[in-house]
Amino acid sequence: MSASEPTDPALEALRKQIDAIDEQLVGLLNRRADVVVEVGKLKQKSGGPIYAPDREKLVLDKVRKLNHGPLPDRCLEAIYREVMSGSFALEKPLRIGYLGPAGTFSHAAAVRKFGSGVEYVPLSDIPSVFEEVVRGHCDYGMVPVENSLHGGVVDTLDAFLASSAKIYAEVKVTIHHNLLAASPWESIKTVLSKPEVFSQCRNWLASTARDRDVQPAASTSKAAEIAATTPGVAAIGSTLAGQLHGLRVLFENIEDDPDNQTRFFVLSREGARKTGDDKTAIMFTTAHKPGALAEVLDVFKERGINLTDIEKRPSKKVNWEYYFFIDAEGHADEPRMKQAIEESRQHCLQLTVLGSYPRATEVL
Ligand SMILES: O=C(O)C(=O)C[C@]1(C(=O)O)C=C[C@H](O)C=C1
Repeated sequence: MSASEPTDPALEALRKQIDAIDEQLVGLLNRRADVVVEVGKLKQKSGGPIYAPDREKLVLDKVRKLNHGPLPDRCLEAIYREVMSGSFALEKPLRIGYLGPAGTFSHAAAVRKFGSGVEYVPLSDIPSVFEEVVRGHCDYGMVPVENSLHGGVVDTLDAFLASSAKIYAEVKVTIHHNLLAASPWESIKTVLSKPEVFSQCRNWLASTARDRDVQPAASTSKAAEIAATTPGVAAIGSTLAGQLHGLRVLFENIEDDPDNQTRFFVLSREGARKTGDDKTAIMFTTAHKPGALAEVLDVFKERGINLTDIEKRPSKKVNWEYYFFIDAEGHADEPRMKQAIEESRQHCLQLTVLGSYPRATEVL
């Protein structure tokens, strides 16, 4: 329809209604923002945390309860995430460190969690994310902890051994891989990505990219950067990496398992408050005697505390000595969990509570 053509009067009338509602929405959002500014002033005085995962969870739960459609919960949640991102910008600009370079899945997870009202800081490796949070150069950090197909991320588990950073929130993200390129598929001779990504896209590579040269890159972002500047090269990576490097998505969602998820931790210098639906991460080494691990696990079993994850890593100090990581349902401030932690200490050489955090209820 050209600009000069008359619009359908029915459409015109509906758009007038939308304009009137938008006027109210903008007014209401700014009334909310005025209150947030006051919250920010209180927090500046009290030194309270700007990002409050307990309150975020309550706000999102409330929004879901209030929603009777037709908007899907998922859309309203995304809108509210961005509203709360605006709150950060009004209360205090936040710096979020993540495992870079720009366009990694850690970056994408951070953007989905914290929205467009904060500053993102790419860091060269996982220990640097811990370090920058502890030093206060970043307010929060985003690190991958576990993939549904590949298990624990060892660099993150190992970083806890040497850091005082606390787990503050968890984020679950569906990992979609895409073939990104600056030129058409017919001209592509080489496909670049991280080796782990190739193993997550085996079927697509075998069927569609059979005659292409598959080469490893340091990261999906690096692959996208090279694809943007080298004719005949495509990259497998996130849509965010494609956007950042001006690439087109030639093939979408090429992963073997469409439900491939990665769990990330938000790191902080302090602990998160109780919401009633929390998890607690604990790291420990047991005494070198038979049944020591079973004794710790029994402490949780006897109290009816469910464990959602267990991982082990070599202590790197003594051969065959391990650090165990468990995620237990509940908050470390709850009496049942407090008792379980204290009793577990008796069976451990060392035990550290890495943090209690609200359970992630949505996959972003
Ligand atoms: O209630 C707070 O503590 C706020 O900072 C406000 C607010 C919001 O916009 O609702 C902003 C950010 C959050 O982390 C949680 C809530």
